[in-house]
Amino acid sequence: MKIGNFSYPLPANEPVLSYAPGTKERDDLKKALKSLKGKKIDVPMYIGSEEIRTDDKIEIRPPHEKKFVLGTYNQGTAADVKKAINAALKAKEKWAALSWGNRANIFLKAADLIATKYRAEMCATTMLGQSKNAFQAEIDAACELIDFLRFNVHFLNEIYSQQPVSSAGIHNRMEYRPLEGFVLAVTPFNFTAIGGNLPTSAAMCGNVVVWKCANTQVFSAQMFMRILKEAGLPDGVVNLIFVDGPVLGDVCFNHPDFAGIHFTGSTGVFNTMWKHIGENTKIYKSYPRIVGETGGKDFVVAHKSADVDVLVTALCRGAFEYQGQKCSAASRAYIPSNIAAEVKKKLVAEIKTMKMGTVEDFSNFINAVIDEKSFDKIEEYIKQVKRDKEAKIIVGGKCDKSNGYFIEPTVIEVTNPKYVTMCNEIFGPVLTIYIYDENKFEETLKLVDTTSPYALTGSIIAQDRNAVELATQKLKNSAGNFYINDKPTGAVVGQQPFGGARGSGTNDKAGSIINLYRWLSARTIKETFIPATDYRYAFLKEK
Ligand SMILES: NC(=O)C1=CN([C@@H]2O[C@H](COP(=O)(O)OP(=O)(O)OC[C@H]3O[C@@H](n4cnc5c(N)ncnc54)[C@H](O)[C@@H]3O)[C@@H](O)[C@H]2O)C=CC1
Ligand SMILES: N[C@@H](CCC(=O)O)C(=O)O
Repeated sequence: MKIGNFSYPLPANEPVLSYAPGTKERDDLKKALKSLKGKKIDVPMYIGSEEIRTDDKIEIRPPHEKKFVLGTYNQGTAADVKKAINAALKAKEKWAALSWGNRANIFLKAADLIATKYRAEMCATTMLGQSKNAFQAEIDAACELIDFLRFNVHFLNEIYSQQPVSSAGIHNRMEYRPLEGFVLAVTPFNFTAIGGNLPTSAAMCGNVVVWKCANTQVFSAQMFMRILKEAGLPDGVVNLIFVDGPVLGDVCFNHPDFAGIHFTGSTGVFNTMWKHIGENTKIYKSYPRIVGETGGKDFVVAHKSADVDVLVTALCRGAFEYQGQKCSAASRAYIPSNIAAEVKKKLVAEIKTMKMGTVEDFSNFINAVIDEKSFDKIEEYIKQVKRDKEAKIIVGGKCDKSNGYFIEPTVIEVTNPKYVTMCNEIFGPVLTIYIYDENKFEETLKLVDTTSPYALTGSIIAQDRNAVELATQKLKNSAGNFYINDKPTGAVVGQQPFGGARGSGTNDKAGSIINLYRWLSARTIKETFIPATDYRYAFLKEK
């Protein structure tokens, strides 16, 4: 029963803790890291009310310390996917009928649990499992995840209050139903917050969800799943499973109750999913919602008026934070000839000061890349540069996987602006720069726009307002998140809604009102108070 219009005002962003020496948060985090390393947990799949363990145990190892075993997780099969769908569908009716106030407060409670009781553990699981330093873990596993939960409650409340007009003698209203069926959330390794947001944004709207996280994000995903349970999420609303991608797709995309996919990951995988779903439209009850945020080849273009220090800092942070494993990472830069020598000198000098190593040593800015497959792929690009004439490495380039998957922050300078590392997403600590004639700014903007199939993020660095204006116009379709005098990473929920078009996805802006509409199916209801009793309109009547 609804007995009031509850209010969920716009929240403030969760403050970012500093982890500076001597702070309590630093102490708590160090303790959590130590304690997690001593535990050796065995992570089950969470299906309905059950914790499922299998004979197929997979070890979880920190990417920066590959000989250390943090624990294991239980790999499932097609039968577990089916079980998860059934558990979701069983929970559906009751969950959809739960009042909005009670639904919303589960997610707000989860946000508060992360902000307080579990902050250190959320960050520590992310640091160890995904090789993030303390700051990168804080802005992801704590702040961004908390923001997603709190802001989405506010946005959904706004949607529910958007109602059609009514005229004399009638009342119109809009019901925002969840989708008919289950939603599949498939999430990437690089952001714990994305792992948390994709299933919960759909669940918040009254949907039931099957969630498959990347196998390299299991360590932090299980932590979030346990927090959701503690916050009161009913069994079966979100079911966390660990299975191979193709096995998952085979069961889910061939199921008549498949209602939508909330995906973040690579463009190739998303394209395969889209094709599979497209071929099956006849078997579904409704057209499934397909939402995907995918790859990027994000640019920084500097104008001849650029402040060199602003540019160098944007490149250092934008390209190398979290080892460049952000879909938003700066990975191609266009530097005007008048400042090129100074930029290169300062960039190389800054990069040489970046320390690389484990996450437990807080003086390390750079940690390891996620796994061996990724390491090998990035190393292959670096080896190719060493063979090619049109590219050279100006700093970095060393790769060493003896203890962990370490790749030095690397800058490649090219003479061909369409060289392979200017076009392909590499997903590692590799930045390619191209020096252009300072008087060919407009031509360079065209180059920026046409070099890659992606359109996720990009920056213009300039002090000249006309240059900013021109870049903003000419690069209108080149990035869904465009930055002026800043790095192209670090979007904050509620402040810079995130997502791109072209090969970068459906641009449904994670953590914004736009995204939530995709998980709702509206029903319009018109009620007429004094209904007509004669089909004849007035114009048919004779005098
Ligand atoms: N645009 C955005 O907001 C973001 C995009 N990304 C993109 O994600 C990629 C890196 O993340 P990864 O985890 O390596 O991506 P990925 O595409 O390899 O994996 C993403 C998820 O899809 C699953 N998967 C893989 N193959 C599958 C299949 N055939 N069927 C069903 N599921 C399958 C994986 O197990 C994982 O859970 C990069 O391309 C990056 O740009 C990452 C974060 C944000
Ligand atoms: N929200 C992130 C990007 C997400 C990602 O890289 O996966 C940022 O702006 O840095």
